[in-house]
Amino acid sequence: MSKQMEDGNTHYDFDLFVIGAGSGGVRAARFSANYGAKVAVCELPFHPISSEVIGGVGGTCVIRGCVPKKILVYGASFSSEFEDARNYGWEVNEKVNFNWKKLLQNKTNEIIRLNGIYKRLLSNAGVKLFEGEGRLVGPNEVEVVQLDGTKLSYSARNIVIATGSRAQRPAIPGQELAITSDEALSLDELPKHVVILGAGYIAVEFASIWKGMGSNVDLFFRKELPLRIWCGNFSVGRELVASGCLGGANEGPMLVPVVPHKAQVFSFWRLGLAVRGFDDEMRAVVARNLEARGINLHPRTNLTELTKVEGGIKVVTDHGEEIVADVVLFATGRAPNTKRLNLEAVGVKLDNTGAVIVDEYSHTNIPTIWAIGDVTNRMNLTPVALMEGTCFAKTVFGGEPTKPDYLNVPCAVFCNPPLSVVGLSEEQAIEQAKGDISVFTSSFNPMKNTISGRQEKTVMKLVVDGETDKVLGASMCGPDAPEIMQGIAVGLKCGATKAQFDSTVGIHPSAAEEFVTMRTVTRRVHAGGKPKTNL
Ligand SMILES: Cc1cc2nc3c(=O)[nH]c(=O)nc-3n(C[C@H](O)[C@H](O)[C@H](O)COP(=O)(O)OP(=O)(O)OC[C@H]3O[C@@H](n4cnc5c(N)ncnc54)[C@H](O)[C@@H]3O)c2cc1C
Ligand SMILES: NC(=O)c1ccc[n+]([C@@H]2O[C@H](COP(=O)([O-])OP(=O)(O)OC[C@H]3O[C@@H](n4cnc5c(N)ncnc54)[C@H](O)[C@@H]3O)[C@@H](O)[C@H]2O)c1
Repeated sequence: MSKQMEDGNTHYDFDLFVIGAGSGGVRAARFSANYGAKVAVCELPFHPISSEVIGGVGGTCVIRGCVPKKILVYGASFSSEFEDARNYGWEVNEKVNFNWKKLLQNKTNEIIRLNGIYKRLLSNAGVKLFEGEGRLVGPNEVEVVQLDGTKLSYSARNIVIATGSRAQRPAIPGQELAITSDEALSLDELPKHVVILGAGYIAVEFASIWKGMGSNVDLFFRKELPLRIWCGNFSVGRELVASGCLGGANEGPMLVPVVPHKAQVFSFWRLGLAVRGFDDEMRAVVARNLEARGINLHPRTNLTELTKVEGGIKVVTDHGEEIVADVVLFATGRAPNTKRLNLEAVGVKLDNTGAVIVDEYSHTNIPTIWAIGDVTNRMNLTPVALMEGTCFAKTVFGGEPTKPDYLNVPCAVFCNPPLSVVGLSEEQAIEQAKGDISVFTSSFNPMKNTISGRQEKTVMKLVVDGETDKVLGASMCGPDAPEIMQGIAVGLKCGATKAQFDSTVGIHPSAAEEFVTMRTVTRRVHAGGKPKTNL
């Protein structure tokens, strides 16, 4: 091993070695190199067609979930466009066919193109890319195991763990017959009948994708409504301060035990972090829309067994129901990818979910080791991993210590129609408020639906602090919700008041203008009160 970089009396091969070239890892590597650091990153060999790590093809795996998923979302959205187009005068006389293989091929080509761009960005920044599985050997040493088994060893002044997360499977008999989102992105055939277990982001998004493409979809989940209010796992300093689901969360114990301990949750709030949950009201809207679009919802139902039968996979539910499907998707959460990194040998601390515990600067308990993205199980979204990578580079190589800011991070569930939110949910606002909360809601038939005849209301909601008039949270379920919410997020980030929303001139005619024209308060809720619904 050569040691070239100088650090006191020690020389290192690199200033920074990043394990994992996903969203967070690529950002940390590239930005650190732009600050003048000598950087290397290692990534598992990747097969862009299967989206799985099978080796042989090579290349970085920087686009694992979001982009291929969104391409399928676009693909599925055309079916309702065709339906809606009829009352706009389009006469579709011939049968419209959907070619799954063509979409899959085009999606793969796009992923290959994007991977090429990311690779070029890295090499243009001077980052050395290694292909192989990385693991820690010491606080300043990384080993890369290549496809043929040969091992490379490098020293680095700093190491970033950015290995992401992997899908979890519930331990039920026949679980190996089910697929996860990894395979769902690249199935050889479009399934005729799919059973999905779970009701988080992935379950709800894939239910919409497959339904849009013409499959029969059954969605099974444990609680009353899809999606969760709030769930997370928060480390502050080096201590885990809160873990689990907050106040009446719908899903019960998941990967982490439920600890709805107010003192812990409030210490988390005091430190300025905020994780957005989904209001019960908006979850009910999503359930209603999924059902209206033809997805069979099975609330309060779990799967107990899968067996291979002629014609597919038989699933048995805890109500004794039996369904045969050709594909069963487990969308039951993801766990941090820490098992094969040899972290114990170095003493990097993990929490009870296997996530790397970090402080507000993404620093682990080992001075030379940092961790960003899903592997820390903070807020598992691509833009958050990017933010954490950027802050790491600024802190360590830019001479500007910078904490990621988790306040008002917007997010979207790309079901059809999509749900998008920013800031606090009504439930969270009530938990935090000192005084009253004013809730403004609007439920309307979007203009496009009036002609197309589609019976599907767009729902919008603003949660406002009664004392300061600050808008604390916004939600929307309806066409273009994510596109609209990004702009609303800027408003919340700037601390906009309801009066400022009201004084903003709308764009007419648009659905978005409703956010600046909701004048009549729907309800006032006292601090510690109960959220309600009028929808
Ligand atoms: C199906 C799906 C859809 C999603 N859709 C969205 C979305 O629409 N919007 C959104 O914001 N988020 C979405 N997410 C979440 C998002 O993908 C993650 O939050 C984000 O990718 C986290 O970035 P990361 O860098 O931590 O991990 P990743 O992007 O997963 O990158 C980790 C990388 O580390 C590599 N790796 C693992 N172990 C090793 C090792 N030992 N050595 C070398 N390399 C290793 C992996 O191969 C991988 O490339 C989605 C996730 C999934 C699964
Ligand atoms: N649009 C987006 O931004 C987007 C899209 C996809 C994924 N993601 C990220 O990826 C993460 C993982 O997605 P996900 O949908 O797998 O997880 P999730 O945590 O959002 O949902 C998991 C679902 O599985 C259920 N579940 C868990 N264990 C179960 C069990 N043993 N039996 C039955 N049901 C069980 C839960 O109750 C929940 O409904 C998300 O939390 C999110 O951070 C984001």
